[in-house]
Amino acid sequence: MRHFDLIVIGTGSGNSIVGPEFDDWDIAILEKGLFGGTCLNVGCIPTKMYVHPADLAYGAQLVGHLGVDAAVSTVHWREIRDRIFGRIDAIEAGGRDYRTSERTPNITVYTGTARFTGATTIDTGTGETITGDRIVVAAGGRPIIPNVPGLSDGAVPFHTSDTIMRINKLPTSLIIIGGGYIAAEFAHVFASFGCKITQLNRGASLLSKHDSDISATFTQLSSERYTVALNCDIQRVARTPGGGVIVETISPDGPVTYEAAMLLVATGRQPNTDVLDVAAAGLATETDGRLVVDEYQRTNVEGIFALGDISSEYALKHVANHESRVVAHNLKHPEALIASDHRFVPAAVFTHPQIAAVGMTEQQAKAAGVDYVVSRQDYGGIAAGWAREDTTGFLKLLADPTSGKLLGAHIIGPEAATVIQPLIQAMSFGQSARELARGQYWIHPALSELLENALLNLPLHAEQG
Ligand SMILES: Cc1cc2nc3c(=O)[nH]c(=O)nc-3n(C[C@H](O)[C@H](O)[C@H](O)COP(=O)(O)OP(=O)(O)OC[C@H]3O[C@@H](n4cnc5c(N)ncnc54)[C@H](O)[C@@H]3O)c2cc1C
Ligand SMILES: NC(=O)c1ccc[n+]([C@@H]2O[C@H](COP(=O)([O-])OP(=O)(O)OC[C@H]3O[C@@H](n4cnc5c(N)ncnc54)[C@H](O)[C@@H]3O)[C@@H](O)[C@H]2O)c1
Repeated sequence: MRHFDLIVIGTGSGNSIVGPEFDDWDIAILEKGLFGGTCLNVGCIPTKMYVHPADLAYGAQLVGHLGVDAAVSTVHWREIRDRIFGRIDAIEAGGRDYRTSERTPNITVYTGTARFTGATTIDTGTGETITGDRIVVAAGGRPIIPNVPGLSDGAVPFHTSDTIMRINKLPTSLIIIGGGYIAAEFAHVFASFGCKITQLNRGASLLSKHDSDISATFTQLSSERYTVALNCDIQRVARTPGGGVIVETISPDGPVTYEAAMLLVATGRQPNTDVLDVAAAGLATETDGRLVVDEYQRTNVEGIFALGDISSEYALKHVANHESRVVAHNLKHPEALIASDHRFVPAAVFTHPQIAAVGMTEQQAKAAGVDYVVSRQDYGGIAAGWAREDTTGFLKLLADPTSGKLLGAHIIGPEAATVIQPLIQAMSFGQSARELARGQYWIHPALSELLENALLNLPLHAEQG
């Protein structure tokens, strides 16, 4: 049985652990699918490469009120798809080639579905079992398929985020089940490209984990743009004779059936711990199946670390990358461990309007009994918002009224994911609202004035005001 200094399972953020400082370690990298993992191949990057042309196409439909008549005549789906995956597939192949080539002679790649057979032994899925002094579990997650007749039994063809970006032809209509990030982003892409969208969500609002004001605004705007069914219980999915799909639901008003040419299931993701048989290694899991880790990314089993979606409560690439840097350091410096920093984890939803958030929502602040004040600045109240005639976007800030430190920031509107960054920085470095607002210039008349105004409008206690 071959023995390694280090085994890494998964080539998403796990792959970036192995830099030149590990050149003198004998390392096995185990990957069952595409090199580079979810973000590169089926996640962040291709979705955002679709979102950009979608933003342009939808934007063209929205400029009439600015005095410009514009129209999108044709969306060349195949050309967009092939441009996106022409780039991504080459990066995937390059990454695999690098790890299997003579340029990384200390690395052995096993292409198979790995599973633990003991605390230090792994069946690589290639017919070979290996052992390691240290193991990093970075095997991510996969889409959850609800236990609904027609879906879970495989009777009806449907897509998940893993497959829908590679389809050959833009469907005329699409039912999306789910109300989270993936549903929001694909609804925007396909609606912008002219596809009739029906979104079916179990809960009472879309993006319900966001601040309730953001979630309510987004739910309202989406409902004006395409069909959104809320409090919707999916009963059964079936094929239509024409090759489409019907979804039978129970709504608060009774049974409703929806029909479309294609179906996308976007009802959350689950960690891959079951496939890996982590119990065989004695690894502890949370109730949702994620691996339990401490602040140093160590599992309960000596020598086994975990990172990213398989262990993190934040299924976000910037978190997985941060944790992989922590694991890389801790593997090399067991005498001087560093901890992951999860204090202020931001996230953005690249939909329309764009949404970005960091820190506490108002509902979380209330539940935690935290003393807070709120300020809200509409895009429509700053010059850059006048230029856009924006009527729906806003920033909502939560701050500690005594210290002036920011507790949370929530934006819905143009370029939210970029506009929010100074607030993330202020929270991370402990700057107060006052310091941030008045310790620097704000370019006039840029979208960042949204922040300046909201910061100055916080009803802080006198000494902070
Ligand atoms: C559609 C979509 C859009 C997203 N957009 C964003 C975004 O805009 N911004 C953002 O921050 N995050 C986004 N995310 C989330 C982000 O992609 C993930 O948080 C991130 O990729 C997780 O990285 P990871 O290294 O933990 O896991 P992954 O990248 O999933 O890597 C895990 C790897 O392990 C392999 N593997 C699994 N099981 C085994 C096994 N048994 N044996 C061998 N190999 C195995 C898998 O094949 C995979 O390659 C998106 C996710 C999706 C699905
Ligand atoms: N821009 C980004 O950063 C980005 C983009 C995409 C995905 N992601 C990550 O991937 C994760 C997974 O995304 P997701 O959208 O699949 O999950 P999610 O947890 O964000 O949302 C799942 C949604 O599906 C709904 N749902 C669950 N079961 C249902 C059912 N049976 N019928 C109807 N609705 C049902 C839930 O109410 C919820 O609205 C996200 O939490 C996020 O961390 C991030």
